[in-house]
Amino acid sequence: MKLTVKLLDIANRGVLLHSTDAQNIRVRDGDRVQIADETAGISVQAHVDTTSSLIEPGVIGVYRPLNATLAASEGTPVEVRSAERPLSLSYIKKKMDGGRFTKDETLEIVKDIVDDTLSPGEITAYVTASYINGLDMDEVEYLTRAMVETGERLQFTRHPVVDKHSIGGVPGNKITLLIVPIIAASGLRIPKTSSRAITGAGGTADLMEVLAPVSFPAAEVQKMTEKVGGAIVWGGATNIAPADDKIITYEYPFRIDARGQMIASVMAKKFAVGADIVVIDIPVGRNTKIATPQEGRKLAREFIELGERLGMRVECALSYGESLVGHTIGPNLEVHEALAVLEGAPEPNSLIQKSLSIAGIALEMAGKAAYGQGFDMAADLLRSGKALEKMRQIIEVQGGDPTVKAEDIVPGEYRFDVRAPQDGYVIELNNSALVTLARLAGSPYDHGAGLDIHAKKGTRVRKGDPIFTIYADREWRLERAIEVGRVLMPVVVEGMVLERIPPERWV
Ligand SMILES: O=P(O)(O)OC[C@H]1O[C@H](OP(=O)(O)O)[C@H](O)[C@@H]1O
Ligand SMILES: Nc1ccnc(=O)[nH]1
Repeated sequence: MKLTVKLLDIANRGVLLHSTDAQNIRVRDGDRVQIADETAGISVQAHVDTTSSLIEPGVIGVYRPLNATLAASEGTPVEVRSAERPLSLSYIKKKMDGGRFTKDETLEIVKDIVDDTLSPGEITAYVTASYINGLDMDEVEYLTRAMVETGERLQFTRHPVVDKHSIGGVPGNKITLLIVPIIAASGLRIPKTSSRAITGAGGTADLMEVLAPVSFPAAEVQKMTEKVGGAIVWGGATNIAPADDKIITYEYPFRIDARGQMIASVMAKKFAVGADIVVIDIPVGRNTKIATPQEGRKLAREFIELGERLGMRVECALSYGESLVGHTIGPNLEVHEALAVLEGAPEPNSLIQKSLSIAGIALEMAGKAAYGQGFDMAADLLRSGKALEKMRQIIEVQGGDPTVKAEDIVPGEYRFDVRAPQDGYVIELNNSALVTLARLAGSPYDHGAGLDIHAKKGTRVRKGDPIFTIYADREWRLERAIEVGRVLMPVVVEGMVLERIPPERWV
């Protein structure tokens, strides 16, 4: 059917059809059409939205991103017909029914994710099917390789290239901001690509963005790493494993991280930057991604095996995930805490110990430190100020202000102290509830939003002592977090009444 192009400033790869035209073409919302500009010899596929009022019959509304390929001007006549479903959909259906993906099917799905052939709903179905039915080791390897093949790779001439990654799931995990400068200060190269928050309230990319831009093309990441030894950038902007960030986009609202996708997401980024030596941090604890050490060891074996298949040396560290790392959650609060440690603060112990242990493993694996000496070497690099100096170079090379100090990074202007309802010990600090509150307060989008936890598990508090402070950049967000916080009760003080349940008739 011939229709006339009307360009619409809508940011997805679709078209808008009048419902009568859609009926004639035999498509419905969510179906696909093939659009051909016969004079220009260009033909593209797009998803269909329909309307009975926003557009005239005979007109096709072409969204801007689609027109980057179609290149039609307003009023151009185009031929529109219904298009076949991509094969990927039948592969996804197979996974919904409990089947296995082959190598070719995986590559096809990943290509369709990267070039936006699959709609958000279809990608969500892919993630959900994999989340429920799982991927075996071969499927994870296919996915990792497909993610790398559909993007760019770094190629360093000097080796070893070191990398680290955390599977996430524990709040306040700002260790990358310490580990990368420590490793780079030792003379090794560490081109670190990170995701934004997935299940948490601030991913490393969200944190680093407080200090410097994090969106760079792959070649630039390589150049910056060659210049100063390290970089901390957002994987989603690099075209390194570009499918990864698109998948994460659809995991974020559900706060899930499908196991197969998680392993591939981490390892594709390591493989694509050309890492030889990789340390993976696996936080273990209730309300994290991995509940028990047994599960953690199994996951560690999977990471190590995948590393062997891809030619990378991988070691894993199971870390304590029952309680947040350090005292803060949310971009500015976490960056402040990490910078303060680089500047010489002796606390928080959990942050310093964890960062030095993981940096130490990497230094030993790379042969910079003898076995058992890595921790001390990392501690020297931190205490001597060399790691701070290196962090300043990294900030500068990424375009940030290298003179920035911890005290410059302040939390949001709206705050509320949550106080102990009675004397006692803090016996529960629920990770998941803390993340919910930090997100409600605006984190990670509002950089000033988040939580500062004053009394971690085991701390003795007196009635009225502040247990944690909620910060927000916007007042209504603070109010929402306070309201939900009253119900969620992320912190329990020994002896507290958890819930009052009246008889039905009084409710
Ligand atoms: O939001 P959740 O799922 O907790 O964790 C996601 C975070 O974990 C990883 O951290 P890193 O890059 O190794 O520092 C990711 O890159 C991301 O920043
Ligand atoms: N799924 C993921 C978990 C942690 N980090 C990532 O980059 N990806």
